[in-house]
Amino acid sequence: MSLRITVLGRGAWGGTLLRLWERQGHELRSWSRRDGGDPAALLQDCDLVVVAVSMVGVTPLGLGLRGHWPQGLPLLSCSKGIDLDSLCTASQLWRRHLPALPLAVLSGPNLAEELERGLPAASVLSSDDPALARRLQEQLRTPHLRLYTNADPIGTEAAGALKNVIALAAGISDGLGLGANAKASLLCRGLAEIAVVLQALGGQPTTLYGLAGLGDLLATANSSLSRNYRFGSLLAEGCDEATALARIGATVEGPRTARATLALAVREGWQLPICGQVVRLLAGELEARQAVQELMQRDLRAEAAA
Ligand SMILES: NC(=O)C1=CN([C@@H]2O[C@H](COP(=O)(O)OP(=O)(O)OC[C@H]3O[C@@H](n4cnc5c(N)ncnc54)[C@H](OP(=O)(O)O)[C@@H]3O)[C@@H](O)[C@H]2O)C=CC1
Ligand SMILES: O=C(CO)COP(=O)(O)O
Repeated sequence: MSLRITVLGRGAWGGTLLRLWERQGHELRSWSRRDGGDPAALLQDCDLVVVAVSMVGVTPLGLGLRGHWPQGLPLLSCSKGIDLDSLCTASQLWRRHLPALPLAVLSGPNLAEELERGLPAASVLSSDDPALARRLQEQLRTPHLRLYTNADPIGTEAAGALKNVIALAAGISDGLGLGANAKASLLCRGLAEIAVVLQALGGQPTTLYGLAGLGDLLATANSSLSRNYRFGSLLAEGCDEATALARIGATVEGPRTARATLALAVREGWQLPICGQVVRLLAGELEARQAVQELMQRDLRAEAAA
């Protein structure tokens, strides 16, 4: 069945999804900030709104759409991160602006450039409403994008947000030439930190080892197509945050998510050593090699602890 889909945010990810679903015979309309104009005008006569703006764009968009949302129109949120002002995920922000919204989240190992080239990938459609997740799974799958469902949007978002911080750290590790042992250790300990956040926010442990968790971590931490990974390699070369961001010239969610997660960790009493070192490195408090050395010299502990 052909859907009338409105995509809000036509960056790398929104643009790729738009072309993917257009090729499937769906009817697509889109808005991006650079277009100007009023995105609320695109909410009428449509079956689904897909939001693919970066995290900083969610609140302004939510404020603009409040009061204009047609009852029952579902929103599919594709933004990955934790907002630095509110310390919320994208779906938590959408719920604040539009409380009665039918809401789903799309997340998984989905580097836009690979999908653009027609390479196969899988992803998770997550919603508290299982019927909505199943319906979108059926309607939005493509021959190259296989969709699974889960009923854990907060866990799915926590995993998708935190993998960017660990992928950034993986870029630092590879940039410093620390080798395969260090990288594997970093990813395992990073996964333990993602687990702390995911479980504290009420997510399910199975999500951690699924596509949105381990799956996206592996893709992002091992590919130079990832902006977060490349950002980390630039930090390892000695670039500061502003220079690295300017060199990449596109959204890099890891730095703001690292700061937001650390703020949550301080508030909630979580131990997140890798995330903490990333934030200190971003603040220019230490150099990359020193950050690694300090992680290696932490007090010894059981593997089950973060
Ligand atoms: N690229 C990828 O492979 C994937 C990305 N994602 C996630 O999707 C989100 C978008 O990433 P991506 O498309 O790659 O990034 P891009 O940098 O390519 O595009 C960012 C998008 O966000 C919009 N935007 C930024 N700030 C605002 C704002 N204040 N108000 C409204 N819109 C804003 C931009 O609008 P404009 O350019 O018109 O100004 C643009 O549409 C991120 O959260 C990312 O983690 C998820 C899966 C895969
Ligand atoms: O989320 C992504 C792939 O799943 C995109 O990662 P980057 O934002 O690091 O490019």
